[in-house]
Amino acid sequence: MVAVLAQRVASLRPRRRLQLAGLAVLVLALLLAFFYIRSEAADPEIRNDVLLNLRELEKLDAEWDANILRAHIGRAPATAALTTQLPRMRELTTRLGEAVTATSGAPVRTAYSLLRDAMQRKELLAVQFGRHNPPLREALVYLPPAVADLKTELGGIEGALAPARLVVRLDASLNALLTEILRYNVTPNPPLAARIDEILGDIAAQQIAFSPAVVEKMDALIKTSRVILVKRPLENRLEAHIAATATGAALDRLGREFDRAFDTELAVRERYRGYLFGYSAFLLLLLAYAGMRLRRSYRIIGEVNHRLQAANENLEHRVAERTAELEAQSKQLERLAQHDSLTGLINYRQLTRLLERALARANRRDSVVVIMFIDLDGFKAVNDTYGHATGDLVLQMVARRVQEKLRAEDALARLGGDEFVIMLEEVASREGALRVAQLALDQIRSVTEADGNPVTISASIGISSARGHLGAARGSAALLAEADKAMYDAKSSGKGGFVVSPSAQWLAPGQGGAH
Ligand SMILES: Nc1nc2c(ncn2[C@@H]2O[C@H](COP(=O)(O)OP(=O)(O)OP(=O)(O)O)[C@@H](O)[C@H]2O)c(=O)[nH]1
Repeated sequence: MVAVLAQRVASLRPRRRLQLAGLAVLVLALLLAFFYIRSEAADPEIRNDVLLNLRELEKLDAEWDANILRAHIGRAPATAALTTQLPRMRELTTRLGEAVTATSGAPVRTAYSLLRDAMQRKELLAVQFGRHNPPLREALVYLPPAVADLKTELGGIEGALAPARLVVRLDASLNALLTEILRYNVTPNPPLAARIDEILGDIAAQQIAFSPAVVEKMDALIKTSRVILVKRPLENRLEAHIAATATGAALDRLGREFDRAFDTELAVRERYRGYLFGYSAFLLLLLAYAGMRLRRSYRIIGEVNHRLQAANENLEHRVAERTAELEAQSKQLERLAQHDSLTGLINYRQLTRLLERALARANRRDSVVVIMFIDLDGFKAVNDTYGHATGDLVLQMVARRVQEKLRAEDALARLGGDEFVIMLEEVASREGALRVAQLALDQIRSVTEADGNPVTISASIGISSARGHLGAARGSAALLAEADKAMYDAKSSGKGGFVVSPSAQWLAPGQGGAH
């Protein structure tokens, strides 16, 4: 799988491969950031805040309950005490709501909404409770002394204003009312309410027998008793409903769910810390692998470079060698092209080249160029008698001996076989040229022994010459042909001598220099 992937990647274009590598690095970095963020330690401050808020809310709720209870038993300093905790409780509930949004988990949200509903219900009920409680409290506070007061007044009027029978009856009714009202206040129930209602009816029926002042007090008593009759069960019901809102239980539940959510969050972060650790190890391995690959690549590149450098140096060396070889070969070829291989003298080609230049110079200087065509006499016999090698040796000796007698600027060429040519420049006179011809002849004749064998050779020499502009205009080929012809003339007139071509040109006597 990995190998197939690597092969695919390797087959991509370099630009595409670079893009892919960038994308891979981005994904790896994003994954690292994700694990890092998810593994970050949960802020303990949030947990502390939530717990402190919950504790304060519990405390305020308990105080609220205590205030309601105090109001119920008539010890509340004022009904305002029933709502003093509310602003702070609302604030704490809102803060808990914010903590809920920061904490994940449906159970926490459910517990929070239950608490909020309970709080709202309780608040509403507490307001209603606060409305009904004061009249009830006043009635309960008012009734016993009012009964006692009326009874005292009845004692004073006994036998005077009303018949004693009626006074006794009202007194008994008042006693019964107080007893039943006190019982009703503790346990309000319909039979007791019916009984009180009956007593009140009885008291009302007796009013006609008493003075208006007493009737007024009786009315007040009846009214107060009816307030108690109505408000007492109402307040009890409200109180029961307040208790049923169970804000304490809702707070407990929310506290538990918060704890659980925080613990779960901690466990999740702990798990991600593990992932982060593993992933970091994986990244390190990846990095080490990449480093290794890079090092290997560098090593290979270094080796390839080294080899290329060595190959380059070797190539340069070989090229230099080959160039030197070629130069040497070229020089050799040039030399071969210009020289005769047996004697080392220049050949016909080179001779004509030198002759052209010499004629050009003669043209400029109005000087004389002389050509002497030499053909050995009796050379064939040497070959035939002693063999080709001896003949070669004789040719070499002739070349060397004639060359010895010439100036550096003179030229001696071998045209092939036993034919030689001497070229002289700046020849002052015909006599000078003939002296050179004679010298050459002597030198050739001086070869009398080769390879221990006696030889007898001579030469026939044809001489031609060209002077200045006119001579140069005749050209090298004509000059050579004239000399050749003169040489044949020399041969035909008996060999061993020289003949000057009739077309030879010379300087006028007195114009001459060197030869
Ligand atoms: N050893 C040797 N012999 C050569 C060479 N080139 C030509 N020859 C021989 O030289 C001889 C030249 O012949 P000829 O010029 O007729 O000989 P010759 O005896 O001088 O006769 P004439 O010129 O008529 O006086 C021939 O036998 C050729 O084979 C060479 O390079 N080396």
